[in-house]
Amino acid sequence: MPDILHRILDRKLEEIAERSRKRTMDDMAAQIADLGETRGFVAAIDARLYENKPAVIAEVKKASPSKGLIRADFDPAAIARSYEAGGATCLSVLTDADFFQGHEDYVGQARAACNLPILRKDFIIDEYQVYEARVIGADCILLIVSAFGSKYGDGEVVYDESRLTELSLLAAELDLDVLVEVHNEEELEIALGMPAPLIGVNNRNLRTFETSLGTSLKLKDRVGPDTAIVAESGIHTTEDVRTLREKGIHTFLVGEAFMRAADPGAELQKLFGTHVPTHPPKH
Ligand SMILES: O=P(O)(O)OC[C@@H](O)[C@@H](O)c1c[nH]c2ccccc12
Repeated sequence: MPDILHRILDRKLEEIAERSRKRTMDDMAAQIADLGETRGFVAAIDARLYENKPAVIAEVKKASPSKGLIRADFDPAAIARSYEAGGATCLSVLTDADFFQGHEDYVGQARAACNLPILRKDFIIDEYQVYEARVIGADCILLIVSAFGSKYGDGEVVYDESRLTELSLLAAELDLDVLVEVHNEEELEIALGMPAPLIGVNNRNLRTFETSLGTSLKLKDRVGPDTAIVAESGIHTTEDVRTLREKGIHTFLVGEAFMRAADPGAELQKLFGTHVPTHPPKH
C-alpha cells in the first residue's frame, strides 16, 4: 500500500492538471503583474528573533490525515485575528482540500483579517502551484524535500535537487519566500545547498505520522548555533517549548495545539508568552 505522502502527491498531479485546464499559468502571470508587494515572511521572523523573542508561525488547519477533524468551528479570518492578537509572527494556512479540508480562499480570508505574512501550506511540486500561491495572496511557500525523492528497489532515495532549486528560484522571482522542509540528515544537506532557504524540520514523518521532537533536536546539532531552524509539528506544552529553546531553537510552527483551543491566540500566548504575574507589581 502506498504511503500517505505518495497518495497526496498522486492526487496533486491530477489537481494541477484539472486546474490548469480552467486557468493557465499565463493568466496567472498576467494577474501577478498587477499585485502589490508581499509581506516579508522571513524578515518578520528575523525581526522577532533579533528582539530575542520566539517567532511563532501559527497554523490555520481544520483537519489532517493523521488526526481527522481538529476544529469544527473553523473561521480563518477570526482565527487569523486571534493569532495576531496573541503575538504570532506569521501564519501558515493549509490549502490542500482533499486531505486537510483546506481551501485556497482561506489564504485571502486570513490575509484580509490581519497584517501577518502567510505561508501557503500545501504540497508544491510544480510551477503552477507557485504562481497560484502568489495569486491567492501567500507570502511564502513550502517546499517539502521528501516530495522530491524517489525510492529505488534497494531502498535508496534519490532527490530531484534541480527541481527544488528551480521552484525556489521561481518563488524568489515572484517575490515569495520559501520554507524548505526536511525530516532527516540527508534532506537537511540538500536544503543547506539551496539558495538562501528558511529550513524547517518536521518532527512528523509524513509517511508514517510518527512524531518526535527529537528530530528537531538532532538536526539542530548538525547545523550548529549559527543556522536558525524552524521546529515543526508535535509542539504541545510549555515543556516542549522550553526543551527546544534550550537547544537554541527559537522559531516554531504549531497547529493542532492552537486549533483545539477555544481561543487559539490565547493558547499561543500561554505556550510562548512571557509569564504574566498573578499579583500586580507594587509601586
Ligand atoms: O499540528 P502540529 O502537530 O502542530 O503541526 C503543524 C505543522 O507542522 C504540520 O501541519 C505540517 C508540517 N509540515 C507539513 C506539511 C504538509 C502538511 C502539514 C504539515
